[in-house]
Amino acid sequence: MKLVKKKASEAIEKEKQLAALAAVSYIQNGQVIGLGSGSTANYAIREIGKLVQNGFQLKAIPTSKKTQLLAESFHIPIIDSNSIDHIDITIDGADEFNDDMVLIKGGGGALFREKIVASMTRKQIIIADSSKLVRHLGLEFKLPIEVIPFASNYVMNRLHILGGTSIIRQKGGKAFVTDLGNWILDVDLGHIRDPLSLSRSLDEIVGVVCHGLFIDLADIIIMGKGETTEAFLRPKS
Ligand SMILES: O=C(CO)[C@H](O)[C@H](O)COP(=O)(O)O
Repeated sequence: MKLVKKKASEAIEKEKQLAALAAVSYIQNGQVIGLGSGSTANYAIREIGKLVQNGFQLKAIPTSKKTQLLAESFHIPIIDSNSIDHIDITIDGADEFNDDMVLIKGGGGALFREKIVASMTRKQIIIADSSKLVRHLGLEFKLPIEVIPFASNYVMNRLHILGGTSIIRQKGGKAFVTDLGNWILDVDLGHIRDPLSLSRSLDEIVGVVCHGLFIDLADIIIMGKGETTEAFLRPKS
């Protein structure tokens, strides 16, 4: 049983690596790169570190403190997000995505900066293993919502009216605090059938800083599948 589990997790890691490698091949010398957060994005950051070592002149904007530390350990030059007008390519992970390329993000708690970086980005590449592709968004993975701590009870009540059951994410017996000093609610909303309408309702709640539904923000999703990768492209509008 243990051996089977180990093999399954090795296969997942392989898929993450393959997706990361494929995404990094889009990067060109001289570009500004957004660096995602999470274990899949970490594989990409390692590869970007190799590009820098091989002489690529890149500038990077990290989506979390953890990512910044990892990038610095690979000597990837970090710049201030306010020093540029756009990011050429961002490579980031996802917790779930569906056929319409709607994502749930925020499992690592970096969703707000991830959404800002994605919004500044011309080509957003999402990388994932094959377990992240789902038919029904929100059934397996609860929707992360970043909230101002002062408003958390109010927001939970408003989410209850929308049919959601919330828990405050914990770390070490206390509320998990994001890089920006906020809390995360993990919200069970059942199957998210209409992400756009839900997204609008969530954006209207005072105290919600950011929710983990990413709609129309992914240009390419590269999914590792076994020994190969599959790409999903956003239709041109
Ligand atoms: O949204 C995220 C962090 O806020 C991550 O991209 C997401 O949680 C995926 O992480 P992993 O690649 O470790 O599965």
